Amino acid sequence: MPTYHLQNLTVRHLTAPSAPALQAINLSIEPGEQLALIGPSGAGKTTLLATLSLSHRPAEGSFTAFDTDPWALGEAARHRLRAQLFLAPQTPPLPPRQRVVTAVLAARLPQWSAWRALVSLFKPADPEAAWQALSRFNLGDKLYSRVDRLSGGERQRCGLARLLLSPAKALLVDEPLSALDPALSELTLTTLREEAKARNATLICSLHQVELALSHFPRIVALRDGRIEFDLPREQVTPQMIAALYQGEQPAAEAAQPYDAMAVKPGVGACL
Ligand SMILES: Nc1ncnc2c1ncn2[C@@H]1O[C@H](COP(=O)(O)OP(=O)(O)OP(=O)(O)O)[C@@H](O)[C@H]1O
Repeated sequence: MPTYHLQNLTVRHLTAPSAPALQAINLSIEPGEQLALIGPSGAGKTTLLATLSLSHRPAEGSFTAFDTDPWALGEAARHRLRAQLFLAPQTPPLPPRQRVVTAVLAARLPQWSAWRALVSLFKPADPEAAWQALSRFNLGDKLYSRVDRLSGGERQRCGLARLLLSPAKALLVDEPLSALDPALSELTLTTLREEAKARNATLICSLHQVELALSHFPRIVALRDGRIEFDLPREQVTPQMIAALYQGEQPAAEAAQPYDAMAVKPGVGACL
């Protein structure tokens, strides 16, 4: 049973219905797969992640998550299905006045009774679990800080710590490195991959850093103008493909050989 199966999918934003944000998308993703979404700004990466997290209803085509058409379900059943998916947006919507511990533990809200959730607002239910999740992103010392005292990168990692506490089987991560330095970028991708592997969850991560995408992810899905430009194992991705993908956006890549992913030196912020 694939985690996702998309056939000929079109997605439109309500505010721009005449220009589809995604068109003719065909994608099948198996449990435990780890893939990177790449492509220039406006290519449709965020829209695809939002569609996979059931935030956007496709306009055309077929879409299943865990072998189920979510949009054929009632609201309550779709909500239960959503609990198996976790979207970490680029800017996590964390309440500014909340303590980090409370914000991180909010990932467990769907599993808790209303009473337990309410009590946890005043006395965090499991601070040890929150601390462990934060520590994996080098953020254990911020457990009791207020969210609005965190830097952009700390806030981003706080959002990812939530992901570690959610029970989701599909981890959807939108540009997790935009506010991180090179060492933290490596740590973040390694942690996400280890977590996905440990729970056999599917990991789908959009990245602007092509080199990091190639060095960390076995499958690369490239989007441009709302369409899939290529969907390949990283060993088959060539610099020419990357240059064509970013044509008009980025300087062309020089080398002519396919990437040897293991030889690629990670470089943050360095889109090819
Ligand atoms: N809320 C919205 N309303 C209307 N159009 C939107 C909306 N959000 C995105 N779009 C459009 O949909 C297309 C895809 O945008 P999307 O944000 O998915 O791209 P992206 O690849 O994630 O870009 P970036 O790398 O800059 O984050 C773009 O043409 C964008 O202008």
